Amino acid sequence: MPDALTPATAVKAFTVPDAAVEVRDLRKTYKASGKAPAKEALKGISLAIPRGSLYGLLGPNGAGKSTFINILAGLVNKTSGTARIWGIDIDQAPRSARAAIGVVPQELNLDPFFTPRELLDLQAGLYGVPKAERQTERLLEAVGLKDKANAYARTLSGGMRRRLMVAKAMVHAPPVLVLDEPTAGVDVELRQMLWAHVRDLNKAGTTVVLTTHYLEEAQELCDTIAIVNHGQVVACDATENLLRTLDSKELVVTLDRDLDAVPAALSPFKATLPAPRKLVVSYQPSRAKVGEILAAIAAAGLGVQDISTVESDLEDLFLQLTRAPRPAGAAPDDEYR
Ligand SMILES: Nc1ncnc2c1ncn2[C@@H]1O[C@H](COP(=O)(O)OP(=O)(O)OP(=O)(O)O)[C@@H](O)[C@H]1O
Repeated sequence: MPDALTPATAVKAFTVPDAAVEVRDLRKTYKASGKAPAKEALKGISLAIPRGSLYGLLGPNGAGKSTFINILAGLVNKTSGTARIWGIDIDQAPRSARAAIGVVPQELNLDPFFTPRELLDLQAGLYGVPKAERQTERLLEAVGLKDKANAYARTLSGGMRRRLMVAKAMVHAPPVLVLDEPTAGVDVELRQMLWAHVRDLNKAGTTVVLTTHYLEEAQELCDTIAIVNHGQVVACDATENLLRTLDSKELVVTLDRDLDAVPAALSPFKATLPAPRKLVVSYQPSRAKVGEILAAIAAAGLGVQDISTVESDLEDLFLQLTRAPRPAGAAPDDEYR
């Protein structure tokens, strides 16, 4: 069957898959060129990105995230392995697979002399979306650019440009949207706006995959997270499960008097005294109960003035997983952030 590019039919033709994206043993080795040796950027990645999820791809600089995305987008040829987007094999039906995915690249590469309306129309034309099926006005509205529809792209702010890029990636109504570092270099207020927009897209049924260096972003936004390091998946689970695996909490207690040492009654726990009246007890919620710690404090004859707990966050897990020694053969340019 010829792989004709008609996005709507291409996507509708397939029954709805459980996995929006499924890759098996995906490998990519960039060939040596000049003095640069060959680089094995992906070393057998297998992932199933559930349909409807908001999926985070996290990893330090050089981990292989862009390579992974670019293979899905049809911009980089894989060395081996299989990849299916919305159930469509990228080797068997590359154009249909591409029609099922929209990619928002990191760089804001917009033609400065086109208006948002023109850019969206042009993009729809490139994807072969018939005029009657184009959603230009709805998309402009969705990304809050209706009143800028006829302004030159060069006059748009950075945030507006990024939103326009999202609209551009959505012109062919792909069920899967990939955002490469959507909030890199974006201020806090705008980041919140973009997050809200991504959440809305996801609620409306789009499977969203995003790469980010902001762990906070992944933790806030994503229901599932895969952590990639040195071209391999080192962790992949529902965000709350990943956080649970940390199983580490701190109890911060303000005492009613000064101490000069951690009381002996607390010896079964890992306790420190960062200030004379401040006791910090680290514990594993699955093993120790806060009540036991408080009982030990009372047994030491101490009164409690205030109490709070601090939970480990994704940052701890990320550092734990990516700080492992560099595997043999890894290039020294794979720096950690
Ligand atoms: N075209 C290329 N030719 C040779 N090596 C490449 C090429 N593109 C990427 N690499 C190498 O492959 C590895 C993975 O790069 P990739 O860009 O996929 O990582 P990344 O996780 O996206 O990093 P970043 O967070 O910096 O975008 C790196 O060591 C990189 O230097």
